[in-house]
Amino acid sequence: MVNWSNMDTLGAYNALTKVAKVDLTEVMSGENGAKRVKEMTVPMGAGLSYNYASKQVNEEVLDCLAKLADEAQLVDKYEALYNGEVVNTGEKRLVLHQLTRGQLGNDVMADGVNKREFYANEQARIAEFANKVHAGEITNAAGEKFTTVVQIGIGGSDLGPRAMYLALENWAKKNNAFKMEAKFISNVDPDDAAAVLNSIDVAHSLFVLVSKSGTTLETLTNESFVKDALKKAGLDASKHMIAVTSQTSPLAKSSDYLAAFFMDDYIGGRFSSTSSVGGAVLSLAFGPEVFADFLAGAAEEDVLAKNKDLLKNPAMLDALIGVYERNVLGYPCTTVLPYSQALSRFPAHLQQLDMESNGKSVNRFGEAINYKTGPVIFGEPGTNGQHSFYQLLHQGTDIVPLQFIGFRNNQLETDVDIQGSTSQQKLCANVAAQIVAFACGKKDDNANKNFAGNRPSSIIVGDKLTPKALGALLAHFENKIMFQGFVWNINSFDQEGVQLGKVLAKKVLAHETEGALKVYSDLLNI
Ligand SMILES: O=P(O)(O)OC[C@H]1O[C@](O)(CO)[C@@H](O)[C@@H]1O
Repeated sequence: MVNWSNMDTLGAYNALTKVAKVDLTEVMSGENGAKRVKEMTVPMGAGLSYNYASKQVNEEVLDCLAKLADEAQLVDKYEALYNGEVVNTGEKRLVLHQLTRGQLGNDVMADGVNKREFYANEQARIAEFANKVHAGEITNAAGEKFTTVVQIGIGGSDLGPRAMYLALENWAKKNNAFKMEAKFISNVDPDDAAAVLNSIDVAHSLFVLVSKSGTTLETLTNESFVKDALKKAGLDASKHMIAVTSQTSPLAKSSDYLAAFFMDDYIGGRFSSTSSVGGAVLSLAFGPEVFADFLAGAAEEDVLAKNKDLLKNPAMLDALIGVYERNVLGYPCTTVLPYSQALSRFPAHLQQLDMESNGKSVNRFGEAINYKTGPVIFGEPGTNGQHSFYQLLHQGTDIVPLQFIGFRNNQLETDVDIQGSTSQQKLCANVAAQIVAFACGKKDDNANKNFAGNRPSSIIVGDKLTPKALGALLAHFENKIMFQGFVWNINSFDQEGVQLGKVLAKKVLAHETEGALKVYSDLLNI
């Protein structure tokens, strides 16, 4: 049995608060710095590695973190989760997204079925459907092949799948795996749907309506928007649309769709990229084999997360260093900086994944807690970010821990040598330079040009962003966020904080407003 206790009741946490702070300007300079970079690295799944040399940790801090991992029973809690304990206490649900990519423990039975079998079966159904679309066995009414897939969804039904699609688009083109172009409609802003519809040939487009609940206002509105466009083009919408939803949603039994694929209430929207939610669009765009490789990478990372040895469990290590930074060092944000254009929407996905999961002020039993929880997450690909917000990161008054991601090789393998180095080398040179600049700083008599340093970072490094590497990268962050929620004793798997705004928006649309809400409504001409 695991013991769910608040972090501030744990002896190891209290010991951690008393450890002397590590000065990166000292430990990262000279030979010692070189030794740290060589040694402070942990293998991840799919050939990636997590290097934490430039974090403010030493043996003493790591020792406290290992004790905290044990005392907070982090791996035992993970085990309870994947074996089917009701870890989502707020909604009284199991949390099973890891089972979409592998069997980690016991068979989990729920709703009268074996859940791993259910997820694998949906994946197989999607694979069969995608293969038929690619082979021209499922076509539009004129018997012509579909060339474009358009996902309609928002939040977890958009951000993860969109980020994953963009991450693999160029890789697929280079590796003969590109089957269909994918587009995404998410915002209820009519210009979003209109712009996508204007950019495609609707007669050859297959729309994937994705909503776990089947009730999300934006998604249902965009579905109507698309159906209207199909009708105006003289097309039968039901021959151009498939649904991905839960079996209990209003969409599940509708005859409006060519086919329906399922996930369930045990997979949070933001954790659904490896379920049918990501499976449909990614299998249609790149083929089921690519999606299977992506799942295999995630599964490798899930297995690593079972390791009780902190230095062999990269997600748990990353999580605990993050807790140390948030609760002991007092840093309010974390920035995600992929030096890979393919990961352009990955930070946006992590914003939801992390902040919707760990932006909580009560523990898993609904009691107020006395410590900080999830940090603010933001990010942009490098080197673009360097020319945008890095000024604040280098010299601002807040210290913002940085999560770099870098690959030795680019995806398309097209590159040029200019002034003695390729573009890829320039990209990678910038990551290395930034890590050291942030950690070590540079003294200057002119205060305006002085860099205090001591800005901690870690880097996830790989050879190339492949489907497998992407799966491992995604699962690393999912598992990190899960472990942090365990340490903070919060429920990372509900999102009550998104409800109030939705309720008030409905009142505005029904003209049931008063006071400030009424005046804002008038201001916006509703
Ligand atoms: O897939 P659905 O049910 O349409 O939900 C979309 C998104 O809305 C949210 O519930 C937040 O409003 C997210 O958690 C979810 O990813």
